[in-house]
Amino acid sequence: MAPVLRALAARGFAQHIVLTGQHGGLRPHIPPALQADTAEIGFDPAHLSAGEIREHLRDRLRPAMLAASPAIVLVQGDTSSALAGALAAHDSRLPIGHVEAGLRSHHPTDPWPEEIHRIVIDRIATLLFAPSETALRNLRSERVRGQAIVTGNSGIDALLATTDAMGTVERDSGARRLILVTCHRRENRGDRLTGIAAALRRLVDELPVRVLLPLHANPHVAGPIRDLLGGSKHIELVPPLDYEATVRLLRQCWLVLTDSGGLQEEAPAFGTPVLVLRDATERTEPCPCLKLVGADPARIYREVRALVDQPHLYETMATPAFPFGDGAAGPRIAEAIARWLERA
Ligand SMILES: CC(=O)N[C@@H]1[C@@H](OP(=O)(O)OP(=O)(O)OC[C@H]2O[C@@H](n3ccc(=O)[nH]c3=O)[C@H](O)[C@@H]2O)O[C@H](CO)[C@@H](O)[C@@H]1O
Repeated sequence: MAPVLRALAARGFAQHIVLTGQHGGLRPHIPPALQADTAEIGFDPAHLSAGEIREHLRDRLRPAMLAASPAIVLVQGDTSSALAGALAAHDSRLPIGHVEAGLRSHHPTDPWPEEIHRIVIDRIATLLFAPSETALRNLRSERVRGQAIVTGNSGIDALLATTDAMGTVERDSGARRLILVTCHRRENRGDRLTGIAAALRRLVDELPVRVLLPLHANPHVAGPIRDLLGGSKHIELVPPLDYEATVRLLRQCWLVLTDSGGLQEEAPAFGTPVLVLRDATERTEPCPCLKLVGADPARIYREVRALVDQPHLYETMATPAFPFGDGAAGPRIAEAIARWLERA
């Protein structure tokens, strides 16, 4: 969201930013000039269900909204926080703008609860900022009442700005090809995670590859991965990386295996192939770099082996693509809000 906040500030909009704390400390990512306008709701989500998080935040956010009485409330993505913010704004009769509107896997329970969150937010939003034409078509087919436009995703703005500042980064050229792995989704816990871990162990045992796996901040996710893969040769588990280190790795690695939505958007910008460890994805835009492979260990092994054994197959996937935005989402969103206010 930082690119959106900067673009709004550049147009002279006053902003009141509320961090819910659902995903840990995000304050460092707020532009310094806006830190004074940023408040944090201190709460510990660790022992709450998605529904309890939503209702707790909805109750906490509503008074802040009524006090600030904004022209519009912006929410980003599909988390419980995003839905809570939209519902609190709806309760307060305030207009809602949704950043990353229209993403659909078309499976109500995969991802759960994010797919339903997105659908509900888009039903009550006034302005809907879609990352792609595919997302816009999803919104039109649902006959949303708000104004939907394609802006691109602000995550690509942040990615390109970080990449520009970073300069040249060479691909890793070690004897073992580097595979970046992240795995944190609810759907991949339990037996699926056990299967993914077995696939990773077989890959490093039988192929000239090595795995780097940044653990997720959620201990319920990191713990089982440590139990399954800790101490495995050629599999390196590291604490969560900062954003710049993650972008650098996306540029260096040979392949990404992930269930993350953001990485599905970011890796293609560098032409880094991604095998998606999910059965369904909301990133359905045509993109040569992305392939859905699920969590079956034999399928994961087969897909990675094919890329090792068939260089032409790898080269076909390793084509840079920007289906989720061109790096100008922030300014487009600010422009759309300014135009809407002029007409309001
Ligand atoms: C269903 C779904 O897919 N929903 C997505 C989900 O986000 P996600 O699945 O992409 O979540 P993660 O993968 O955890 O984070 C991603 C970001 O974090 C960076 N990163 C990662 C590992 C690390 O060690 N250090 C880092 O810096 C990485 O580069 C990237 O920018 O919720 C968002 C909010 O609602 C949604 O917008 C988004 O659609």
